[in-house]
Amino acid sequence: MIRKLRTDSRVSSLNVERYQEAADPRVYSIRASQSYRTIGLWPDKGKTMLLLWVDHHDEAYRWAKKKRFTVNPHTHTLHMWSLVEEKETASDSSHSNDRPNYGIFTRYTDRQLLDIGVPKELIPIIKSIQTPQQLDSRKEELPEEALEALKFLAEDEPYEHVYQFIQEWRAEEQREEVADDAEAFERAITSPASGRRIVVVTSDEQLNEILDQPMEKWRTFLHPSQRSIVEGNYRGPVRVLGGAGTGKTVVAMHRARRLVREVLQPGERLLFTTFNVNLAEAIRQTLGTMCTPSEMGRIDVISIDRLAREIVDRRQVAEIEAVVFDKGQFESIWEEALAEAGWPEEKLSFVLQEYEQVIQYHGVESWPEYRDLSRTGRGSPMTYTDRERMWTAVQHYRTQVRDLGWYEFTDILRLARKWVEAHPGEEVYRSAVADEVQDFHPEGLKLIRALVPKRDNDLLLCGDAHQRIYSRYVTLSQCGIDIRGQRSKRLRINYRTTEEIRTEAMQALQGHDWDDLDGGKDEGKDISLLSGNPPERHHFGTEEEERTFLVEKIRKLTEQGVHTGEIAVLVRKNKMVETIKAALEEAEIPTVTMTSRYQKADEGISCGTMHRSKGLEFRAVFLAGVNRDILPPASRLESCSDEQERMEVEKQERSLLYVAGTRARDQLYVTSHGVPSELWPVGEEVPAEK
Ligand SMILES: Nc1ncnc2c1ncn2[C@@H]1O[C@H](COP(=O)(O)OP(=O)(O)OP(=O)(O)O)[C@@H](O)[C@H]1O
Repeated sequence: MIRKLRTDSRVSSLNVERYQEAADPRVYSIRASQSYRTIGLWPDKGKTMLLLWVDHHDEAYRWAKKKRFTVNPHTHTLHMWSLVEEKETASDSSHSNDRPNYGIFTRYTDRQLLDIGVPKELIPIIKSIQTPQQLDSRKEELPEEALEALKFLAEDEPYEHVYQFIQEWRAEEQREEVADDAEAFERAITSPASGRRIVVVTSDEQLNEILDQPMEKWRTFLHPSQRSIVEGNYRGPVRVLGGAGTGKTVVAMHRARRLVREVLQPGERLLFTTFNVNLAEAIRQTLGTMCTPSEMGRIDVISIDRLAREIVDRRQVAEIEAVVFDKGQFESIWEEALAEAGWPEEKLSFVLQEYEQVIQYHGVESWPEYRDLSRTGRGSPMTYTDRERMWTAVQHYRTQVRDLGWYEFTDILRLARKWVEAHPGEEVYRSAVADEVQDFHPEGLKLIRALVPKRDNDLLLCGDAHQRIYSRYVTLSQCGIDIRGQRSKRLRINYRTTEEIRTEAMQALQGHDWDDLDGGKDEGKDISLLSGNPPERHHFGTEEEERTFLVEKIRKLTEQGVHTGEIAVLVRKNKMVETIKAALEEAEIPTVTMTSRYQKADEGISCGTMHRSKGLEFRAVFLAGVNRDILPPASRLESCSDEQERMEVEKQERSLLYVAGTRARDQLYVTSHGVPSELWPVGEEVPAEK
């Protein structure tokens, strides 16, 4: 149909005709098949027809009838909205008070509302809205741009911030006067901001390329705030912050493709790195659908630890017998080290923390470095003698593990980084894109910096401190990554999770500050335009009752048509994964364990730890075992040496719940037994069905 239309819109089989009953006289109907109609918008004298909707005959006409299309003179974008009666909102008696009709947007002037994209005709309705819920009930009637801005205002975001957010990506748009409706329309649909939902097809090749793409690509039109990051040219590193589901990975992938297409010179390569192996694999697969094989051939998609290991092996930097994941394996060596330093065994937890969070964090390799290092921010102060003892212990430990050929990942990152620094030009990328940066070790970031020489469009780093689930604070500037002014970006629209889930997951984070990965604060708020059911909270007396509920609920979901591959059960501890899997399998519900090699499959309930859920998404998510002694784990709290450490543990566990909860697209269930954890907001408890 599109091809025919592009050739000749008068072809009789298409039956292109004005839809007389439409509120907008420029609305046309086009015959897509016997029973399907396409709705198009075509201004008089216009060169371009905009195809808007395809549906069954009657539904298509119903959809089109009340729709209005205007070019907002202030934002220069094409807006689609519906004019509906004012009465429903204005007369909502449940919110009547002494000041009838005092709405949440009354304090803004008409001009301010126009400037954020509200159509003139809708201003009275907007001003009569009294609650965020009423705004939600109007969302189908508003242009998306205006809805986003109003949702931020409804969250008490200052007007200037909201305006600024819109303005940032609007700056490049044309603002000259236009001759007529057709010209205004033509400009609006080709304006960068319209690119979030309109593709202007100008050649058959382009059309073929679009039609060849998988369906999910049709759903991802970059938001202008995302697109401006993808297409921007920067004189140095760019940092992209954004809460869960705001499209950081999407932006990172589009940026990688654009750099390969437009910035890399022949022979140059791009590094795309992320936190772990399964995330890297998922990104490689998606990028593979976006890029040609030859473009993919120029991108190395690899987790940061694996990258370091490959460099160390390829360059024969060290003989590695084993990489040690479980710090418990080192415990006996540390006990000997403590004895060597003349410290009692009770000091073990402190020494381990000091090693991890001070010595390894700062890459300390000699006594003078350690002696002179500032420990600001670490809870317990240390005397000079304590430092000497600590260093004695460290030396013992390091000698022992080196003799065995054992390395921690941090050591491997450092070895790789030092080799790259010592051999300039031998391991080089033109650019690097990194995702999940909040959990990178500083040594990983220094390695990236060492691999990519400083120049324009060199680094793009995406991350979110709210989602930091390993105790690694990063300050990009301390890793040689210098972010300035316009090169710091924040995404604010959540595309994954409903507003109900997002809000509740955010409550799990309350009471803590969140950093911007560079020593400052991240105070940005997000919104979601999606709405749905609130998360359900179910509490049980015993673990068995909780499991029975999970099995029954999952069975019901699958009976309602939710594919098993779209459901995940996430827990805090590995042990619980096994018991839940066993219960599901006993009920003949297929499962998949989320191991380090896990990739989302079509079949099988994904069962795994909350840590493994990083970066993933599912239609329905169960957070199980959200009990007081599990979140935070009693053992973690007990091993803390001071109050500050306890606070840090709690903060991390809250982040873990935030990460796990925001994996849910449509529905989230939070279950517990015994005593429920206080970290997840109480919400409304739903009694278990008998
Ligand atoms: N402009 C867009 N239009 C439609 N969908 C989008 C858009 N941007 C992102 N998405 C979708 O939103 C979801 C979340 O995106 P993505 O994984 O990139 O977010 P994220 O910020 O990396 O999330 P997290 O930090 O939680 O891992 C994905 O399903 C993605 O396809």
